[in-house]
Amino acid sequence: MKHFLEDLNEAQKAPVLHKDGPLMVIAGAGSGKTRVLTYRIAHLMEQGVDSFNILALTFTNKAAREMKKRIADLVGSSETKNLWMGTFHSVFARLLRYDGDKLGYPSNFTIYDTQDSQRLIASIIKEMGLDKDIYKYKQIQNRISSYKNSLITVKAYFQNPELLEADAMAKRPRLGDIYQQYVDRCFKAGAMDFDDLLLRTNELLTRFPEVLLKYQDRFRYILVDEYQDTNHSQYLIVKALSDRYQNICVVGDDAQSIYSFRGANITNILNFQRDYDDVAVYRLEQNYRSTKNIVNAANAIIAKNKNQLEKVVWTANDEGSKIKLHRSTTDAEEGRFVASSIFENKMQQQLPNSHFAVLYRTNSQSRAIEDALRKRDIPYRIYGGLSFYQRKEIKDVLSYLRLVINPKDEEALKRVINFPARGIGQTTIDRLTVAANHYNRSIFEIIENLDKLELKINSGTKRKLEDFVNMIKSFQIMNKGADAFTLAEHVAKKSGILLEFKKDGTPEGIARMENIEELLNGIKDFVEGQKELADATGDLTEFLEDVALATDMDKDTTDMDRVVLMTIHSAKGLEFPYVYIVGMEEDLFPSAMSMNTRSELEEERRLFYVALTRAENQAYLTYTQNRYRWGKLIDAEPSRFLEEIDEKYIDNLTPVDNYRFKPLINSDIFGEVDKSRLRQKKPSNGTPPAAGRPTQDQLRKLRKIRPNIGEPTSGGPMEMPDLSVGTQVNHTRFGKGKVIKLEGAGNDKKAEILFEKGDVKKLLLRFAKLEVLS
Ligand SMILES: Nc1ncnc2c1ncn2[C@@H]1O[C@H](COP(=O)(O)OP(=O)(O)OP(=O)(O)O)[C@@H](O)[C@H]1O
Ligand SMILES: [Mg+2]
Repeated sequence: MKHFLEDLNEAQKAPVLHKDGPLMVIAGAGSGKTRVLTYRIAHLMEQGVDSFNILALTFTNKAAREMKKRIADLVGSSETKNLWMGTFHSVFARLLRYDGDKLGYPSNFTIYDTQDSQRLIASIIKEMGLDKDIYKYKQIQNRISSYKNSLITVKAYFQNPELLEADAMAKRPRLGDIYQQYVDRCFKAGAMDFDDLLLRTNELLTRFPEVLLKYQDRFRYILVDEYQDTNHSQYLIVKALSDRYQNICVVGDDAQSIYSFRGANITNILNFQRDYDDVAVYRLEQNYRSTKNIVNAANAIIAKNKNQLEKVVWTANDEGSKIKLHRSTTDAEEGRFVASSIFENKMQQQLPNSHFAVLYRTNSQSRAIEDALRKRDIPYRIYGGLSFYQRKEIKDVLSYLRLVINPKDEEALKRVINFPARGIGQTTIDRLTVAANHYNRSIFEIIENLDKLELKINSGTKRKLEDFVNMIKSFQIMNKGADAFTLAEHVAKKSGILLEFKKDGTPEGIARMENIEELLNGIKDFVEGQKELADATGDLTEFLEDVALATDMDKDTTDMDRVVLMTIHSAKGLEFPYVYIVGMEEDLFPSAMSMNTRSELEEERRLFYVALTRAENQAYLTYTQNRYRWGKLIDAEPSRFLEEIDEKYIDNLTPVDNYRFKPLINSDIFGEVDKSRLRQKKPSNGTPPAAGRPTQDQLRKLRKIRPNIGEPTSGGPMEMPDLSVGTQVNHTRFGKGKVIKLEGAGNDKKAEILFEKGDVKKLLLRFAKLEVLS
């Protein structure tokens, strides 16, 4: 049998065989960085390093699981159980369960998700009597999160004149007080938010040298994938832990740094050589993932960025077909194109669904794609958006479970104290909150001691509160003997939640019940799975932690053959034979929010590089001329990124006679990106369309300069039907109907139509496929 090192090329072998001391692998997409990391761990173990001494930090927990499996295959042992592997958050949550008590946290601390944090902040803003239009809870949560990731504690905040002034200027002088309250309340509730998992780890390692020493000694070998996207807090943890043995291996690609909006700091990778002594730097150049066409096009795109490390990427793979470019008129049509293209490729090549991925810039773009896939009966799985565990009914059940583990958990308690309704009103809850703040106790403790306190709560309500507390306590007793599944099933029934949705009887209620069933199945699965692990018991604490830290990627179940829909951000590190990148339009991709500075635009370009390099065999780029955004149909122009790809890599699927692929702007001429200039730029052929009839494209561009210019109706995508109120029409998809209202004029003319099937739709006549019947 050949040795596993033979699976690697020479350049990859070097970092795998590298002895002790810091090393860094910098290389482009698909060159085997993750593979090197995996094989290095296998090699270390083969050399006799105790798996107990290895820590690997990955982008998703799923990636960690797959890596573990691969390593077990390579070294043929069950030793991988002792490897600490996972995302920063899950690894350090685990560490804090062991040692967080030194900071005053219980070992069963709750993990607040973003929704919990936001609810708590909203509640604090209300309690402080602040204007919620100025103090927007989501924004405030964002700010607090970024402070924490930069290790700016409340104290540091109040000592920083610049921050104080900035928030005062933004008319939010009380931000620091909210921050203070928020931190206190989380602490009192025995809860950590996501950012705390890193912040508190840092605090622990800084304040308690003996703890630091313990973990330095344990994690003698530390490996980090996707190092380019670590934030300051993560950087410091890695730095501290690796300081003693300096056996730190990081792999990454500066060209794929795409999380700066969440505080990721590209300088961490750029400065690695400065931070450690005698860093060995390895480069990989051969891409094993994609065709020549894709590799070359991606190289050309990223070359437009000024700020980057020099890199070579080539491939010995086939030339492959060109990147296919498709233009449509509306986003719905874009969706239909993607669905039928997937369908055709599947049929022609006999491929499973899972070979196809649709990537987009923002979650809201998925809807049109989903609609089209459903119509074609193509199964898909969507990542992102509201995750399963954030659905109302699921969070309700989970909140009961959280209370069982940690009755101080304020957010969980507020969620379910009166759900299902048991006659405990908001006023009562407000009073309890005030009392809890006053006595510096949790609401649960206040209820336990109602008799001793003089609160304005009548005896009927008091009894209800006590019943609630007693119910939770009965669950706690049960939890001592039962596994997570048995308990969760009992809780779903006894709390009345299942009955509540059953009584509801609407399709929604039924769907919610089914979701709860799904949750229970998931818990059962989890319990079975955990039983196989040496150091796990399958109890409730473990399950809740798993849920709180599950990234979208982690929720794959066995039923895998589905087309994958996700944002480009979450596609990092993955690969698919066919990739569709949709919505290649200005203001969408690059995003309108990220075009103010060169560095923002460069990050968007890196995102495009990440997207394209996910494709193994075939990439599609699609864009539309009109798109619904913020409830309005807007004109869209092709993304500047399209013109940055040399035409020789592109196969334009849109018929040539109505499409001229001309650059709107020439980014070489534009040193700095200036949106106002982009908007006013004349069509690139320079001459106004005086001679002959202007093309659609020219007209669209001109309209942007002089919004009032008319457009000949005959040139539009579709003849506009002549309608008045009462006209009977037939629509290709919705069937027969009657016009009930008309509005707008010219290109914006819309008709509201009542269809025989019962629904009313507002259609833009320029595009509506209508046949006039009477
Ligand atoms: N030496 C090799 N022989 C065969 N296949 C390889 C080799 N090296 C890498 N591969 C394959 O190439 C693909 C890309 O590898 P990998 O995911 O490790 O790259 P990466 O550098 O981590 O990419 P990304 O930057 O996108 O994270 C994988 O399918 C991997 O199995
Ligand atoms: Mg990788």
